Amino acid sequence: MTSSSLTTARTQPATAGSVQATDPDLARLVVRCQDQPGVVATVGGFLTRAGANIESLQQHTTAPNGGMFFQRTEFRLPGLSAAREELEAGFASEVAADLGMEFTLTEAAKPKRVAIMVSKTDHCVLDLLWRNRRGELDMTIAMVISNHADLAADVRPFGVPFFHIPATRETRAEAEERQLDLLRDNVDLVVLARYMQIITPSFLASVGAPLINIHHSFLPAFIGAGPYQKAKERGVKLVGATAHYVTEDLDEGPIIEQDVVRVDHRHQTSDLIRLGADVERAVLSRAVRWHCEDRVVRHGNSTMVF
Ligand SMILES: Nc1nc2c(c(=O)[nH]1)N[C@@H](CN(C=O)c1ccc(C(=O)N[C@@H](CCC(=O)O)C(=O)O)cc1)CN2
Repeated sequence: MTSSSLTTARTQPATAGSVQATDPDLARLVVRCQDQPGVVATVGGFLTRAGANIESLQQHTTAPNGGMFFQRTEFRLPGLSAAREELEAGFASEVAADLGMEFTLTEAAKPKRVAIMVSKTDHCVLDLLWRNRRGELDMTIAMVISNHADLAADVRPFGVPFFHIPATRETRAEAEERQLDLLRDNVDLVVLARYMQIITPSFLASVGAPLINIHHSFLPAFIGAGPYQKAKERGVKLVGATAHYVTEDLDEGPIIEQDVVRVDHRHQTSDLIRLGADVERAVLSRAVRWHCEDRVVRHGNSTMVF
């Protein structure tokens, strides 16, 4: 495995203070292709000829010979918005076509539109709303959708629309249709902030955006409902949380971020829930922030966070 980074070496991606949502000239280019000599030079040369200045670059190759090459580049281009269409078309024809490359080009000044889905538990959704209001998260929260009415009075003071769409195992199909009416072609990301309903394959195929879930255990331990009870019964010494992309396979999607906290025999299940909640909030907000900054790249059933 080989990786390199031209920015300051750090154990985690950029800090919370690096939100750049207002910078109109900053762009992010994420590429993937078969590894081959000259990719870094070719991408860098194209950007330089376009008048861009590369400010940070991280790349990773999955294997020494014949692996996949991944790179995330942040660059500054004066007049980016006006030049964006021509830049993207030029990169596609002059670089991507020759290298068999897939790429995404995004503008830091255009924050992602995010919908949050929640059931009754409030700490994750309120944490995201609070961090977003403070400017810690580079995103626009377009709405909150819940299958219960409990949190309406907590969400609306943030100025975010709250939609109550009852959903149970029995009413899932109808509920998902109503959810999709709100979400389809309207958001860039859906966050399941302790949304306690299983999402159907049909919904995942129709929604047109990735979903991030916060699971309240250190996966792969304790998949499914009631992980803290299961943890207490198992006598664990750590409880944790996992943020992952949502797939048809329950709680088995690509992991974005995880963390843990120590516990012991003196803690009851209620203590595990209380201690775990702080971990859930921190893990979910990091995963959402990194996704919104185009730092998370999926490869198979895992991720790279640049
Ligand atoms: N397709 C997917 N759907 C969901 C995922 C996922 O990874 N893939 N993650 C879950 C979140 N979750 C744990 O983090 C979870 C939520 C709910 C259940 C569950 O068994 N729910 C029951 C209903 C329970 C109730 O009504 O109180 C059900 O949906 O039948 C398991 C895991 C979110 N969805």
